[in-house]
Amino acid sequence: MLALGKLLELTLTDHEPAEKTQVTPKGVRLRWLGEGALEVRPPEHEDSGLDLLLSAGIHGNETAPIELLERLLHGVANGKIKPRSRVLFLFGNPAAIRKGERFVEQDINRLFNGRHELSSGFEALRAAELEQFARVFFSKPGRPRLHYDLHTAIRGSKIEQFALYPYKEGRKHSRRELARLAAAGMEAVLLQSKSSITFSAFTYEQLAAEAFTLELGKARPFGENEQVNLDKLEERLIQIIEGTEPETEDSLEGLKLFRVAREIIKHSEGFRLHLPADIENFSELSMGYLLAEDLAETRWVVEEEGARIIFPNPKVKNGLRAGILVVPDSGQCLG
Ligand SMILES: O=C(O)CCC(=O)N[C@@H](CCC(=O)O)C(=O)O
Ligand SMILES: [Zn+2]
Repeated sequence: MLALGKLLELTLTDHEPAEKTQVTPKGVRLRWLGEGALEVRPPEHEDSGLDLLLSAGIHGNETAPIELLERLLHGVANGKIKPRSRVLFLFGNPAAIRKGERFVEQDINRLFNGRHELSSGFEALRAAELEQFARVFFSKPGRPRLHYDLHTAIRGSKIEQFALYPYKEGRKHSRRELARLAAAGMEAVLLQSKSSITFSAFTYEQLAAEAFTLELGKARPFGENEQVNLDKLEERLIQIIEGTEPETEDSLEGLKLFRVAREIIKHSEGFRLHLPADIENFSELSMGYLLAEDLAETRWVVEEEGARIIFPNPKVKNGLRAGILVVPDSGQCLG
């Protein structure tokens, strides 16, 4: 196997490879671009025209997706996977991955779309660097752009694997991409209804990629991910990389659709979330339920029929989202 296939090992040991570019016997070019960043380029005559960005480890303790990218990279580097797409592999927050923690100083997934400019510290610098890797990678005109940012969640979930689809004014969510996600094993998609500061929101809003955050199960340390079954996603990603993906029908049969009704924002240290600590994502909340309180008599009361809670977390920094309220969506607005 080509040494650059060991991107995870290089990243975990904070090593810069002596040889930055390597080519497989079949002419696939691997290029190390910087810490945790590797570009894969197929031979020109085999290029399918797709540019695919796969990122994981934006949160350092979310190891199942990191292990998945490592398997894909090994496959490319030992010739078992035969790429026909350009692929950029990114491990998002190497310092946090080395510590096995969600972040070191601050959540990198709240620093995109310009937010890093208002902040300092290495996570802000890393967010700017990740934006730049993505900007350069997605700079070739006329090629479809696809980004999957892979995560696992802090808590258990009534729906194990789901995608979050960013929002941009005037742009429709794609039915075809949703069908592709269903084929990759996603059970639900959550349609965002405003712009955001996450990595997938950046590539969607600013780089015109089809972009998604994928939630793939519960976060666990390296080597303890047997319960996270990524077989369907892995199979689909190999097909996308190799350009052998079967035509997906546009039917969304079996895929649950939700829309973000409201984000719960923590404004102060007085913020109180009235939910059991072990509540699962997608738990239903009844109308009139007092979900949270904050200073100045701010009250978050459930007003939406069929509301469910996702990512409840009262420990976030002030000004950030402490949960998302979602409601079922009919899919009428898909393009
Ligand atoms: O389990 C949790 O509370 C968070 C899991 C996670 O990291 N989710 C992402 C979602 C990103 C998005 O909204 O697209 C995050 O919170 O950054
Ligand atoms: Zn995450």
